[in-house]
Formats: sequence, C-alpha cells, structure tokens
Amino acid sequence: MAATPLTDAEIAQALADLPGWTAQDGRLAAVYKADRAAVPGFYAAVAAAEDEANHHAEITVLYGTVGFALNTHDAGGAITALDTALAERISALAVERGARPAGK
Ligand SMILES: C[C@H](O)[C@H](O)[C@H]1CNC2=NC(N)=NC(=O)C2=N1
Repeated sequence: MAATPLTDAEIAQALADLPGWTAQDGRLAAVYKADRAAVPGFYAAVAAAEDEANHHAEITVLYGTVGFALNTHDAGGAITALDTALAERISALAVERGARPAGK
C-alpha cells in the first residue's frame, strides 16, 4: 500500500467509518475505555496487527483507557492509507475485546 498523504476529504471519508476516531494535530487519534483486565489482551492483539501491517501506532495506556495516535513516518508524518487501514483494524479489535470509544 502506497504511503501517499491523504487529502482532508479522504481523511474525513475514512473517519466516517471509524467511530471514536478524529484527526488531531495531524494524526488519527482515538481513546478507548476497557476493563483493566482486558487491556493487556487488547494491546497484544493490536501489537500483532501492527506487526502484520508493519505499521505502528503511538499507544498510551492509562489504567482503563488505551489511546492511539497514527501517522506515517515514511511520509513525513502525514496521514496515509496505512494509518486508516490500521485504525480500522484497531476499531474492529476494540469491539472484539470489549473496548469502547471513551467519548461514548
Ligand atoms: C523499517 C520499517 O518498515 C518502517 O520504519 C515502518 C515501521 N512502522 C511504521 N509505523 C508508522 N506509523 N509509520 C511508518 O512510516 C512506519 N514505517
């Protein structure tokens, strides 16, 4: 998949299908709430998806919340399809693992 910067319209289109995700400071960002006991498994599942995609998020764990920030370093920090694809994977894994967008 090419690391080509997405346009604002393409980013908005991707966000429409990513509940709880926003574009913040040039990165795709989301914060999920999860039961403390579910956090390690959620992280492990995301880490496996990252390694499969060879694309990695900045992940912040604070007790029962897991935050993600995504941009593409190889594209000068722009948001690319690599980021939206991984965000989609994280969003699906969150549902599987009982994590829900913190804003909800
Ligand atoms: C060498 C390795 O393939 C690259 O550094 C990959 C790894 N993971 C990555 N993750 C992110 N977020 N952006 C990248 O450009 C990137 N590049």
